[in-house]
Amino acid sequence: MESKKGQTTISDKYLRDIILNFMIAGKDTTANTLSWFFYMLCKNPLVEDKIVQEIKDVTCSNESKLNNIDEFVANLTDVILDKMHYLHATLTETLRLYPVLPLDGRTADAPDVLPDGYKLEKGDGVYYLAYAMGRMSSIWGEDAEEFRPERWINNGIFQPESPFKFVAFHAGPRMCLGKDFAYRQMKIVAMAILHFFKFKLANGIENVTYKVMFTLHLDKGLPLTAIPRSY
Ligand code: HEM
Repeated sequence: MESKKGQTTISDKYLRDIILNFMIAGKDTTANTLSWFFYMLCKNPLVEDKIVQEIKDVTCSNESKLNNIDEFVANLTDVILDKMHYLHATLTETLRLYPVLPLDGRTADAPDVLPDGYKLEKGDGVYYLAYAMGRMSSIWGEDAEEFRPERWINNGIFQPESPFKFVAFHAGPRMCLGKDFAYRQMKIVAMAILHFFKFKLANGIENVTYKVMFTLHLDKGLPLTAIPRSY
């Protein structure tokens, strides 16, 4: 298959690389973030209650829809997703504490000087630790280590931060291209699952931790017990 856009021919290899890029960039990132999100909800049941209430308020769901997950998901329009401010804040708070790319960086293309005067030679690597930055009180205040989605909400509306402060999606011209898509995907999955089930950590599990990899995986996964909701 060869596609044409204007005068440019896009080769099969180019198309393949773009699709692969989206699959690699888009799968583990959202899947791991959702795992940390459900872990945080198990640890913070009041946050879960607030999201479940927001889902009911925003979707105006009634009992007749409760047994039909397909119908529920089919009704999740962009307008509805955009109204889920508290869920958006909770996903963002999850990424602040558990950024799926915990370490990222760049290589200097040419000699340069950083804003603090530090000199770089061509080929020098510059790295930042999103995991550490998300937990620094000098950036987020004294409660930096607390999971508190409310820090992102003002008058019920989600308030974004500068991408140079909230660095989970990187910042600048090469920041994540799939950010909006990722939120949309994670919100749909979270809403569909939370509307029908509540979760608790499986028996014998109290805490989970991460495995040091390129992405922030949960070590040994997240054993959960799912309980159907009854309204
Ligand atoms: C929670 C979800 C996600 C997070 C936290 C995330 C984070 C990031 C980060 C930190 C980068 C910069 C990597 C680097 O160049 O050093 C990046 C790049 C990128 N992301 Fe995401 N990502 C997520 C989901 C997605 C999804 C769902 C897609 C696509 C479907 C996607 C597509 C991309 C692409 C294409 C780039 C490369 C952009 C460029 O180099 O110009 N991401 N992402």
